[in-house]
Amino acid sequence: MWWAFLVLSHAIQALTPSDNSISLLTYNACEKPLVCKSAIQCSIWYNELQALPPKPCFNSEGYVGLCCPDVAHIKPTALKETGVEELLPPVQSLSPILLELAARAARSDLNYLTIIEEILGRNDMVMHENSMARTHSISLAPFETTRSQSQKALLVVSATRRLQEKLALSPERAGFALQAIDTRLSFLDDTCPLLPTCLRQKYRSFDGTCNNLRRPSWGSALTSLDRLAPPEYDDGIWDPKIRKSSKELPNVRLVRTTVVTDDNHPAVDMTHMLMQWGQFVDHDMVQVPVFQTANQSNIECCTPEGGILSPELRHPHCFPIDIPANDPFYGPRGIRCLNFVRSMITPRTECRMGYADQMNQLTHFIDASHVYGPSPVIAANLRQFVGGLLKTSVIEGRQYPLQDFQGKNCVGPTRDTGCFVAGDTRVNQIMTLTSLHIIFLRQHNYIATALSVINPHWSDEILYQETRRIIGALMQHITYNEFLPAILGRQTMEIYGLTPQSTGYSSSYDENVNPSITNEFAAAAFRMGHSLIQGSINLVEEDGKVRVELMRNWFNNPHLLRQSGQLDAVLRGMIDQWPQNMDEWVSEDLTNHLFQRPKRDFGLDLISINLWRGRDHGLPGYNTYRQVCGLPPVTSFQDLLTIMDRSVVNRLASVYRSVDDIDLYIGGLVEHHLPGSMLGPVFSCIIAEQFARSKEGDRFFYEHGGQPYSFTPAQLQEIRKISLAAIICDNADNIVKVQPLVFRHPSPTNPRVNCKSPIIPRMNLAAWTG
Ligand code: HEM
Ligand SMILES: [Ca+2]
Repeated sequence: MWWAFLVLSHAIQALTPSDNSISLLTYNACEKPLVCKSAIQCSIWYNELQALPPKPCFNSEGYVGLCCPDVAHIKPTALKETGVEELLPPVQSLSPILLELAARAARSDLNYLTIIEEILGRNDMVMHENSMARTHSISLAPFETTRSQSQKALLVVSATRRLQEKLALSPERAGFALQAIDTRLSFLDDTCPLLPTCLRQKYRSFDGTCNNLRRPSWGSALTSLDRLAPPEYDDGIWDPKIRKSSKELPNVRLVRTTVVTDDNHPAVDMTHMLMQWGQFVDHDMVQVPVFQTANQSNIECCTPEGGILSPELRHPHCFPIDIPANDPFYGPRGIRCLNFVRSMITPRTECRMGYADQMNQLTHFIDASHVYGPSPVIAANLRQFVGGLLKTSVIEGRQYPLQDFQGKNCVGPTRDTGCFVAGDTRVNQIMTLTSLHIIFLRQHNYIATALSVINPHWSDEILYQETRRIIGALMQHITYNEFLPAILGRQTMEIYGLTPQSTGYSSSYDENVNPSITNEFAAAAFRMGHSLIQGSINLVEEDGKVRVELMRNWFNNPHLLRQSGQLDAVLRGMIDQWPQNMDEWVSEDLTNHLFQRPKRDFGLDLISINLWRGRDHGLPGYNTYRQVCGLPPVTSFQDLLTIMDRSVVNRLASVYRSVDDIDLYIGGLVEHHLPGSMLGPVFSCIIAEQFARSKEGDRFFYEHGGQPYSFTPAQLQEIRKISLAAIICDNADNIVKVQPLVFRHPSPTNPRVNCKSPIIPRMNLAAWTG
C-alpha cells in the first residue's frame, strides 16, 4: 500500500495557528514515492490521508502542503462511438410514395396541434401565474430558438408513427428499424439540422459547435442527449413508458411514498457545498426544456381544484402525475394531480427517423455556459464589451449579476426588486445556488481586470475570451479535482481515467468520443444530488451565530443575498453544514414542498417528478443498467438483498411486480455504496462514464495538450493551484477563514485557515503575459 511509505512526523494542528509564519527553514522533505503538494493538489487522496496523522511539508514554491502520492494513470474507458451504420438493421426498401404520404401526414399532425393549442388558449386552459407549476416551468423553459428545433423532431416522430401504422410494425421494430430511413431522402429534408463550417478558433464557440472538427455539432446546444441503452417507449417511438412486459408500472407517487422518506442521515465528512457544486456543474451541463405552446404559454395539465384535466381539455404534451386518493400528504388536501409537461425532443444529428431523443438546450461541455450563456445572443447580453468584463448590478457597492425588473420569475420581495440574470435561467432557484453564480461572476471580472493590468494592449475581446477560457478551466478543475473524488471515490476515478494529472498534459482527447450528456445521467443518475440536499439552510454570521431557514420558503427567492453580510452567511453555512447522504431518505422540503408558494402548505414532489421524467424519456429499468455497467442482472427481489437493505427490498417488492420494472432512478438511489464512494455501482458507472466522455470528448478540456491552443504548461500549473476555497476567499464580501477543501468537513487534515494562508494557493496570472 502506498501509504505504508508515509513517515509521520508533525501533526498538522501544530501548523495552523501560525501558518503564515512558518519558516522555510523547517522544510520537510517527503519520502519517495510521496511528493509535497498543497492540499488542493492532493484532494484525490483525501480519504487515505485522513486516516493517518498528516505530514506537513513545503513544496518547491513555499506552499504548506501534505506528503501525497504521485498519481498514476489508468487508461480511460469512455464509450466510443460505433457509427450509426453498424447499429442499423438493413435498409428497407420503402417506396418514395409511402414516405411522402407519411411526411405530409406528419405536417398535418403538426397543424392539428396548433389548432388544439388555439382552442385550449381560447378556453383559458393556461397555467396560473402564481402556481407551483409555474415555478417548475421557469426551470425548464425553452429559449426562443429552441422551439423550431423541436418542431422538426415532432415532424420526424409523427412521420415515423404514420409509417409504423402503415407497415403494421411492432413497437420494438418501429423505433429501431425505421432508423434506417434518412430523413433527407424522405420529404423531411428540412428537419435535418445544418452543420456549421468550422475554422480552427482559439476559443470555444458559445453554442459548443465546432468543438469536434469532424462532427461539428457534437456537444452543441439544442442537440439530443445520447443514450447508453435503447429506449423503451410504449409505442417504440415516443409514447411515455407506462408498462413493462404488457403490465402497468406502479404509480410513481406510490413508489416515492413507499420507498423514500424524510429522515436525518447526514454525510458527516462532507459539506453542503458538495451538494451545491453538483447542482452548479449540472446547470453547466444540461437543461432539457419542456414544451410550451406556440405563443410561449406554459402548459397546464391539472384543474384548479387539483384534479387531472379531462383528456379533451388536456394539451397533447401533458403527462400529469396521478396522485392516489389515499396519499398520506396530498390526499387530505384534495390534490390528485401534479402538473407535468413532456420534455422537448430534437432531431438526431444523423437525421434518421425512428424513436425520439430529448434535447439539451445547453452546451453539453463543462464550459461555464451557465456563467456566459449557451448562445452568442445570450452571451452578448451579459457582456459589458469594455475591459473584458461581464455586466453587473451594483448593490451597496457590491457586484451582483444583472437584474431583470420586467420578468416575474421570482417570489417574495425579489419579485419587486428583480430576479438575477445569468447564463443559466435557473440561477434564482435556491439562494445557495445563486451565491455560487455571484462569486463566479465576480471571479470573471477579477481575472479580466488583473489580465488587463498585465496586458494593457489586450482588447476587450481578448480579455473576455481569455478570462472565459480560464473560468471554464476552473469549473473543470474543481469538478474533477475536488467534486468527483468526493462523490465517486478514487478507485472509480482511476478506472474511468478521471484523475487530474499533477503535471504535464493529458493526451486523452479522442475525436471518436461523443461528449454529449447521456439521458441516463440527466434524467436519473446525476439527480442523485437531490438526496444530498438539506431541507434547512444554515446561515452562519461572522461571529459564528447560526440561523436556520427552511428551504421550502426560499425557492426562486434570492432577495436575502442583496443584504449586507448575507452572501457570506450563505457561503459560510455551506462550508460548515453537512449534506445528507445519498440514499432513500430525502428531505420533505423537496418531496412534498418543492416550489411551495407563499401561504400554501404543499408543493411538488421532486422524486415523483424524477421517476416520471425517466418514463417520459423512455428510460429502461434499473436491471438493464446493471448489465450496461457490466454487473450481473438480478432475477428476483431475493437477489437484491446483497445490493440493498432488506427493508428497502421489501418496500420495492410491495410496489413493483418484478425486478425488471424497477425504475432506474429509485434502484440507483437505494443501492449500497461502493467503498470510498457516496454512490452505488450503477450510479457510479453512469456518472463516471459521463465525466469520462465530458473529458475525452472535449477538445478544449483544460488538461489536454497537443491542441493548437492548449494552455501553456506554465498556465496549466497555475490552474492546478485553484480551489473553490480560493474562489470563495477572493470573491465573498468578507470571509476570512475557510478549510482548503471546502467539500470536506473541517478536520485535522483539512483545518480552517486564514484566507491569506499559503495553505490556499492562488493562480499567478503572470503566466498569461502575452
Ligand atoms: C436545492 C436544490 C435543488 C433543487 C430545488 C432542484 C430541483 C430540480 C428540478 C425542479 C428539476 C427538474 C425536474 C424535472 O422536471 O424533470 C431538476 C433537475 C435536475 N437536477 Fe436538480 N435540484 C436541486 C439540486 C440538484 C443537485 C444537487 C443536483 C446534482 C448533484 C441536481 C441534478 C439535477 C439534474 C441532473 C437534473 C436534470 C436536468 C435536466 O435534464 O434538465 N439537482 N432539479
Ligand atoms: Ca455547458
